[in-house]
Amino acid sequence: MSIPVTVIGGFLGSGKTTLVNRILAASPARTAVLVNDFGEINVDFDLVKAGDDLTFELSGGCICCSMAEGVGPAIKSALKTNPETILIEASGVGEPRRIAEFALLDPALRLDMIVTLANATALDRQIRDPLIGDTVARQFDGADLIVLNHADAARPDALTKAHDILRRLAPGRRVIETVEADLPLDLLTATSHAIFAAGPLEDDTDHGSIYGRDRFESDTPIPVETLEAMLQALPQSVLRLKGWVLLSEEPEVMLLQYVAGRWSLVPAPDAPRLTRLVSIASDPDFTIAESLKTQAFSAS
Ligand SMILES: Nc1nc2c(ncn2[C@@H]2O[C@H](COP(=O)(O)OP(=O)(O)OP(=O)(O)O)[C@@H](O)[C@H]2O)c(=O)[nH]1
Repeated sequence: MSIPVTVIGGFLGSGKTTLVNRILAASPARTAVLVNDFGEINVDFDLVKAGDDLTFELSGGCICCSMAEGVGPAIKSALKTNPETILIEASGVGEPRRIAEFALLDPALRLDMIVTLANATALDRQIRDPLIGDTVARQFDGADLIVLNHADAARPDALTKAHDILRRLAPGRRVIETVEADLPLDLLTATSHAIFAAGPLEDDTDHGSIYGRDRFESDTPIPVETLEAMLQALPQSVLRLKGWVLLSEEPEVMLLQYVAGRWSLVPAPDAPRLTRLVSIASDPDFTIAESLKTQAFSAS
């Protein structure tokens, strides 16, 4: 019997991991999860709440661009664990339909659905951005369901605009507004697939050359004021920053999530006493170390 595969895509920070964890929490099925993070440190591997033996990592690249190398072997490894279903979290700069094609080609698999999330607070800006606009737009190609997430943080006019954009990019497709990707999970089964009506795929893009990726690891504690000053001063080119921060004060280790100008810090008592951060920016010269150093100097 073929194993159903759900592909979850959406731009950086749109809420893919949040949705994966929601599905895992609600579903009794034995679910293997393939996570493709953008950085050398696969933060999502630790944040996805499937057992470690059911989580498969596709780190350091973009699975939409290196299909043959990345996805195939990961799916093979996942199948060895006898899952009842497979969830694939695409990279935030990936095209979910490229991944879904694996499920269409492999007789062991059956495509259940492509779900693409959008960040209602940022979609308009992202689509108009000359560097990332095309990538964001292509993520809706072939999506069976579009989840307009971060609805709590979006102004009413931003929500209206986001719906207009989605109507234009994905006419006729179902769009559901959510907060923290909270949606009725029975929506996650498609009877027909938009991917069959999508146009031809464009040539692979080398996302590595469009985006600047950085990682930062250190065991030197960071004063919370330095961290907050750094976050406040981050340029708009920083699309995503996430990972763990070792602070000088209690609680010592915090999980940092920075998405399009907003951030959260949550105590992470079980994480190692280290700072481990990854970032992705449209400015290839952005570095986390430099950004922290600038704030540390201005504080002293
Ligand atoms: N305010 C608000 N925050 C949200 C919502 N959904 C997710 N978040 C937060 O946004 C951050 C990013 O969410 P993730 O689920 O990690 O997003 P992602 O798409 O997996 O991110 P990448 O894998 O880095 O592309 C986290 O701090 C989430 O808790 C939402 O609807 N509203």
